Amino acid sequence: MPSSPHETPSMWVFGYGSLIWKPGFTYTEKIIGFIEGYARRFWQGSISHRGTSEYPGRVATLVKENESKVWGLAYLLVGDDQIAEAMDHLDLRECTLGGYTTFTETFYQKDKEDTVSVWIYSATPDNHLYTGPETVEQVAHQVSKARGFCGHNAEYVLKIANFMQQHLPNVEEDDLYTLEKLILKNLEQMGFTVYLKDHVFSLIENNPDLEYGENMALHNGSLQAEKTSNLKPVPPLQHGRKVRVYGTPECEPENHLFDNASDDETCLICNCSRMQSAS
Ligand SMILES: N[C@@H](CCC(=O)N[C@@H](CS)C(=O)NCC(=O)O)C(=O)O
Repeated sequence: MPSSPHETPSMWVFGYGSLIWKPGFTYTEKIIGFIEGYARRFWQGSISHRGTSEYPGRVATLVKENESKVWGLAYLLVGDDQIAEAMDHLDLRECTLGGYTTFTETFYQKDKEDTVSVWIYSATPDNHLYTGPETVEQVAHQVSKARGFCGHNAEYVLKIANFMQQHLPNVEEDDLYTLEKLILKNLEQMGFTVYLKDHVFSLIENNPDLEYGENMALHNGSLQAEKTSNLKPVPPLQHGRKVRVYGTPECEPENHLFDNASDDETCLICNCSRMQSAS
């Protein structure tokens, strides 16, 4: 419904994958809730953000499932500028690079009667990166080894699971939590331990010969060195344990997308700053 000339335009965008922890645009408000009639599945290949064309990763999409709900965040955009900034960012990140298309659905706010209409980016089966139904074992195998210029694919899945555990501990989502456990088990068998706390994700190789001098943790696209000289051998992974691991690679310089028309120094894809990526 176009807003009348003197009414400030506004809209809501639904985040159920990386948009949960990395919206990449400014917004006025965010609320927790769900959409009905869909399930979250990691059946969208990623050859940019979390994988390569040689070894595609897996990112979230929505599949029709009548009795299911997908929980996430709805972001409120108010005013032409905020809407335009978000749409420009998402059109590039989600559609051009990610293969997603858009539609709207009703969003039900947690513990409220309120509903809003949300703008959704989802991968339909006709896009070339869609993998079609895969078992959680197949997805976990792919995710455990894939990485792209936004980092390791495991970070992508584990941060969604982390959001659900933190904010919606009573919501069951078997597919997601089974996938999380399989990824953690695979990484442990591959000789890695996982660290995920306050959005800092990294992987450490359990190699006794390695000097744990510098542990590069990837934090929202920028690298922060963490001294790990006091690192102790860690017990086997249990779900939710916080242990230390290596950082995942930062963006490759040639992969950054900066808006040279503006003085914005933030990469349009991964939010790291131009200065950092140049170093
Ligand atoms: N549309 C979903 C998924 C968005 C998503 O994960 N898109 C990928 C692009 S393929 C992305 O931006 N990844 C950034 C990252 O992996 O850090 C959402 O609402 O969160």
